[in-house]
Amino acid sequence: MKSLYGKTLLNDPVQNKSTAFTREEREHYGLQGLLPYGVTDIKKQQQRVLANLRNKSSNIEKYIYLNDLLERNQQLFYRTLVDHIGEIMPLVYTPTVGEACVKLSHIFRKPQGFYITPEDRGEIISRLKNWPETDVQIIVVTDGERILGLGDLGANGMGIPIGKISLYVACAGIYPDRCMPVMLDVGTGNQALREDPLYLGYPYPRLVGQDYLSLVDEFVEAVQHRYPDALIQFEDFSSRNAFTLLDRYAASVRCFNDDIQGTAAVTLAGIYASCRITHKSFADLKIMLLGTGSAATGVAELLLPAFKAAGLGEAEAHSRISFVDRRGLVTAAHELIKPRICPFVSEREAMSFVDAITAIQPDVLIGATGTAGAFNEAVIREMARCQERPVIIALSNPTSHTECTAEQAYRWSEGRVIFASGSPFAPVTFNKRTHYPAQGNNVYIYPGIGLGVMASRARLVVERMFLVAAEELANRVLSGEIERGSIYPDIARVRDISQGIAIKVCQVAWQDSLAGGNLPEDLEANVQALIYEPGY
Ligand SMILES: NC(=O)C1=CN([C@@H]2O[C@H](COP(=O)(O)OP(=O)(O)OC[C@H]3O[C@@H](n4cnc5c(N)ncnc54)[C@H](OP(=O)(O)O)[C@@H]3O)[C@@H](O)[C@H]2O)C=CC1
Ligand SMILES: CC(=O)C(=O)O
Ligand SMILES: [Mg+2]
Repeated sequence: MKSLYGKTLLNDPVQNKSTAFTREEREHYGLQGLLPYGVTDIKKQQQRVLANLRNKSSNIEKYIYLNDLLERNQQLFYRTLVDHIGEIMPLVYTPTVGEACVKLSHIFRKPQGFYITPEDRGEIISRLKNWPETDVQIIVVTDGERILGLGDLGANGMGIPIGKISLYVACAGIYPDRCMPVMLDVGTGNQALREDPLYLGYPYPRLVGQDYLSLVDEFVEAVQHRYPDALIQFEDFSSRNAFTLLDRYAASVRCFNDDIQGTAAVTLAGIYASCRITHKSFADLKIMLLGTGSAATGVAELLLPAFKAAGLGEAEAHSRISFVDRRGLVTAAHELIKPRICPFVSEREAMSFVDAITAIQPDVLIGATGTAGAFNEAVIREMARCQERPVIIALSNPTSHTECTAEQAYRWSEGRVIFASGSPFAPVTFNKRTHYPAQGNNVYIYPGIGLGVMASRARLVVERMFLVAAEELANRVLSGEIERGSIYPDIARVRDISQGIAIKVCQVAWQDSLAGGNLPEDLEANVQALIYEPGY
């Protein structure tokens, strides 16, 4: 690391320790006079951060404060995030990051991440050289078209890769300088944004078709040239582009789509864990999905190999999965069924969502719609009539777009539901009993996948990595958590869990001949050696 002195050192977020510089360091680095007398350690600095944070009157103020801290003192930011992940994750990630994205051009302070626009066409390789880091291993890229359940937020969607990267660091221990958030700012279909005088993105309609694909191709090629070890994580693309890009690159480029594959794995893990509460066999389950977009389709496509591994044949596995869209149960009577949904079309007659629950009696109901209220009282009551312990996973983010609230799910099921949601809900007391909703979010999966790919230098990211990640996550739910009805582990243990997932990913990479060389026998030590522990 470059030796910095005086004000330059204090202004460098990576090396700055602020009041934690010792007397000797203050003398050595020319800091005397530039800091108050008191020398405090990182624990005391954290106390100050937490007190200031808790004093802020709104979540968006807290987001801005934390972002400023990241830009001022990276070690302190990450130490505080790691030590208080349960409290701080909702402020740097869903739900607050949703509000931050909506307002990003208005609350903009300091540029973060890397922006590419159509004006960079033909020059992306040379533009990437402007990024100061030479050993980037993880790239999270979005084009801002489907930001959580909030729709097209254009370049304001940069908040998502930034949030995802901070959780790569906190939840898997990847070194911050190895991570890069990227915005492919190809315009926006959001006219209100384009007309907002403070909007900072490329203020034109979105690139589409070949113009769009060729720009993404150029980006992917440029990454492989400049950062040959990097894993590309596609995030919050519209469903159409998400699948097109995954189909285009997955067989030849080290990449995955978090909304399709990461979400599928976290959902499968929750379903596995729910069997420990209901005492049902996974192979016997019937699963219903509301929504036919990236997340729901990804879940169905990962359930298939999971069912097959549990002993079901192809046709039987398909028959356990049903889709519901705005028109009701997806049957052959529907017009314009998306190609990936076709294999799951029900042979039953057309019927409404609630009637489909009555007819099929699903054990598990999953929502991936981005639509608040999609699980209404009739839906939840019917699930609770059909099942003693219905499992309901309302994946949609942020909280304002979740299919139902935790309180609604417990109330309408008379406290019998096993509930998880994409954004966190506080415990709910109903009929004098406290229920503990879990958070079903791909944050339990993608950091471990990225760490495992890094540790194994896997050439490709394959389906089996998500299957083993789901199994590992499900196995990490403690019996005490199962007893209180939680299907995901306490987020405080996510760092350890990500390392467990990474080891399993290394094993798959090795078994499938994808590893970039020989892997040491001690995979745990191999993964451990990569871990960043924030501090001075
Ligand atoms: N918890 C987690 O880890 C994750 C959560 N998510 C969340 O899941 C949600 C969906 O994401 P994604 O699949 O990528 O988005 P998509 O836009 O790809 O899909 C949304 C789907 O929901 C359908 N839909 C919307 N409203 C309704 C409704 N009232 N009834 C039936 N179907 C409806 C849409 O149908 P139509 O085409 O007709 O509009 C579309 O098929 C988002 O809110 C996102 O934040 C996503 C990834 C991870
Ligand atoms: C969590 C996530 O990736 C999403 O809501 O899109
Ligand atoms: Mg996402």
